[in-house]
Amino acid sequence: MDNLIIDRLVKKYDKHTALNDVSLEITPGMYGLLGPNGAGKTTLMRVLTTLLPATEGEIRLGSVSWKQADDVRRITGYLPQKFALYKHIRVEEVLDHVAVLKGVGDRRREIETILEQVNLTEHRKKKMGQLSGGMVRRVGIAQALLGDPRLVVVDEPTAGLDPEERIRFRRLLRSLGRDKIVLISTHIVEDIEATCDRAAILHKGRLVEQGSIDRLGGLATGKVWVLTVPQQDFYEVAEAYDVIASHRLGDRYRLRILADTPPPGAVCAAPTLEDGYLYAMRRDAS
Ligand SMILES: Nc1ncnc2c1ncn2[C@@H]1O[C@H](COP(=O)(O)OP(=O)(O)OP(=O)(O)O)[C@@H](O)[C@H]1O
Repeated sequence: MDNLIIDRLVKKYDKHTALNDVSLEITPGMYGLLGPNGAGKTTLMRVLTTLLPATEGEIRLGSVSWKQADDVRRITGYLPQKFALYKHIRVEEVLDHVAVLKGVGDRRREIETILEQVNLTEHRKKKMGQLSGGMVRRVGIAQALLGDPRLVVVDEPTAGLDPEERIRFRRLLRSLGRDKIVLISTHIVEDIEATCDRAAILHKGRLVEQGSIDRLGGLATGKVWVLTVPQQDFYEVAEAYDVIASHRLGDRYRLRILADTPPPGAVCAAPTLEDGYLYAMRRDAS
């Protein structure tokens, strides 16, 4: 299986540079794209799905070049951030419609297989307006999978889902990456941690870091501290240090702190992906 090669990609909107010299090699499997609002994630996804042309740079997947948009569309599936459809259309009609647009050969068989895969077979006759948020996202994934794409692009996969739906949708995403490149863009670190093997971090249009989830978490090794303080000391500590999480334990707070040197009384903690992400963002901003 080929890697997706993104080579010195630049995307400008008039004078604003939304993607600035981004180079990435993305291996098959689940790949995360992390970054705060405005980092350029949606822009990158739109360029990858040919909705926007690149200003400079090249993208290739095997013999397919992004200079030939028609070829790219044949091998890509996309679940946009706002996947809204007519409320009166049935699930199977939505899929049939997309299958026609994608030129799928045996539509009936492929739709059946995909409905099974996303666990919607029993809801196939329901109208879109009758579905929960999680089910709508599953229809979104189903339509992205039609035509057996080599690259599937998913923007903000769990936005608007309740916690249970989120967990179920993550499990579904996890099952997709066996024979495809599945690119997931989000600012929710847990989505990436739960679904991806590797990830890249974007900030202000630039690539800040990339690598395995372990490597990205490891960026914060020796920089994460846990400190338990009485309630009344909370604000003082929060002013002096970069507190990235806090949990209340009775009348005390357990604080997670990002710092190069240990705060007095703090214990060093093993970093998570979120710690590595925050560390990389702070480092990039300074
Ligand atoms: N059509 C446009 N015209 C001008 N500037 C734009 C346009 N679309 C996006 N931008 C700008 O480009 C930058 C990147 O936006 P983009 O939507 O790609 O970021 P993002 O990481 O997806 O953020 P979000 O999670 O908020 O969607 C932002 O500064 C944004 O304001």
